[in-house]
Amino acid sequence: MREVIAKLLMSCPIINRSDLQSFLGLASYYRRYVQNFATIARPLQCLTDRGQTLSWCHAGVVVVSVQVYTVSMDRYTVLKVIGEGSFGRALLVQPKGSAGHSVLKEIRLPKTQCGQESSRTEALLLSRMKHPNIVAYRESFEADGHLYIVMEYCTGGDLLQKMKQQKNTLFSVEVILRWFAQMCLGAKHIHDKRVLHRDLKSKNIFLTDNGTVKLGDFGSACILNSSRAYVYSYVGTPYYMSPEIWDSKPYNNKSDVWSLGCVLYELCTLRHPFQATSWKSLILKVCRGAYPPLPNHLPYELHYLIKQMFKTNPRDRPSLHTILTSHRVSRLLQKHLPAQQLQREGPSSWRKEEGEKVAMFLGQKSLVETTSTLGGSLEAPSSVEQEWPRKKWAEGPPSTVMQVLGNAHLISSNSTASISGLNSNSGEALSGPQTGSPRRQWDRKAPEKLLSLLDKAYKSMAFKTYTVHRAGEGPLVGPLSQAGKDDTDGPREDVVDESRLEPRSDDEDTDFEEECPCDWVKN
Ligand SMILES: Nc1ncnc2c1ncn2[C@@H]1O[C@H](COP(=O)(O)OP(=O)(O)OP(=O)(O)O)[C@@H](O)[C@H]1O
Repeated sequence: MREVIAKLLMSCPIINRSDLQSFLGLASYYRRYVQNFATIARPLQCLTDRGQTLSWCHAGVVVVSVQVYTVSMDRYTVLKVIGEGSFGRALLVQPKGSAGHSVLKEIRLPKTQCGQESSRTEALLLSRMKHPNIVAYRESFEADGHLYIVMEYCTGGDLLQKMKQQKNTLFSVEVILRWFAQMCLGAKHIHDKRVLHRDLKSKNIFLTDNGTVKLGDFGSACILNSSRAYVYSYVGTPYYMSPEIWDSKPYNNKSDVWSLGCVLYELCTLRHPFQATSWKSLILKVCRGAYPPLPNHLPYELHYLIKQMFKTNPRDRPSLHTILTSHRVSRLLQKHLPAQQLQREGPSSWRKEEGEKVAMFLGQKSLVETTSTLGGSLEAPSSVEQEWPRKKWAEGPPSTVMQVLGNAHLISSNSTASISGLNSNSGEALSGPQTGSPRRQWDRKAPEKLLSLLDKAYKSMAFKTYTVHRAGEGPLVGPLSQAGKDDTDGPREDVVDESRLEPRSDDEDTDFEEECPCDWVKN
């Protein structure tokens, strides 16, 4: 009989919480036949990868071993509320009987199963990210209709706060490079796991007391092979959104690169790269990649990098892998990485051939790691090309939003750019203007596509993730703006020698990237 029970228990696949509950029910029922059955002290809350091990033994041999974690809020002392987001609250807590502090995110679970699953994704993804430059996951549990995610507390606060504290004193180049290098490492780790963060911004990047930079807030992140994530989801913060998102095109790791470009620009200038007097103007600027130049004192490599990160065609943007290993800025970045991370990421004396070798090595290693550490839907396919063929981007500037904007009288601004209009009956975009043709009369109907995009953005403004402050008809200003002081439309007078930014073709990065297994596109 014991053998039968042991076999029965062993054959139970434990995939999720309800499987575990069935398993435990079964095990409890047959417990008299099984030795050393450890009873569960508290109601089962959640399974995690750290926790109490329950073992079922037979003839002194462990037959079945499962890890069960039983946690609840009473394991923590709440010290204070750090902030409130759209999801719920972030609390500073102290685990009882321990000296350290943690952040506990309390997320209201939606009523629908689908909504709940999507809330749980944040915990799941964070738990899979183990990297010095990503906020460390501790555990998660559910109680009273809430999901609780416990994570590392970053005592230095977020980068946005840090930038505000600077007043008008710019960060030194050293600091910018040190922080940015770490951001790239963290984001590259995320991409290697085939996950997109989708809400990289200075408010979601944290500092520890020893100056380590950590990416956090995976509330908008998605797994690349989740089919629904790409077609209809427009997430992020408008100031950091890439042209392809505004242009309703599929987006990928390069959209995160754009957002990181915005953060880098902010670090360099303490200003947002794209500011405008209206939605229309903001989107046009983003879609044209038009930003005020960086201050002259910054190294040429940073000018060049920003220019590349703000390429409107994602194909032309370097991947994080490229930025870290074979871009012109790589050597500077590597010089500013902490010693132990430098060892992990590659040699400090950079040469193109070495960069390529390192890139290949890192790429292969990433795939191995991904395959071996992740299970289920996070598992990477053995061949990237086979599973997700590279999507070809059309040449030229993004069109959809530009076309629709031509009709965007409702979202008026003093910008005169009009590229195309809408078919008054169908609402579909027409082809672009003919050269020399008289000024077109645009349909006065609202541009449905854009307005539906903006409608989402407006709704999302209720969410803190969409941090666009739009006071009446005033300019669109972000959290770094100072009332009345920002030049929202025109470039500043700082001029950098533009010719220096074009000495070599971008193909160098792009070609290199073709070989890189972490560059992928998904519809
Ligand atoms: N791990 C952390 N360490 C230190 N502070 C944190 C940490 N996580 C969040 N915070 C702080 O807690 C506050 C709430 O953050 P959270 O990301 O939970 O919501 P939010 O970003 O304000 O809102 P939303 O997610 O809706 O955009 C913010 O001020 C943030 O700086």
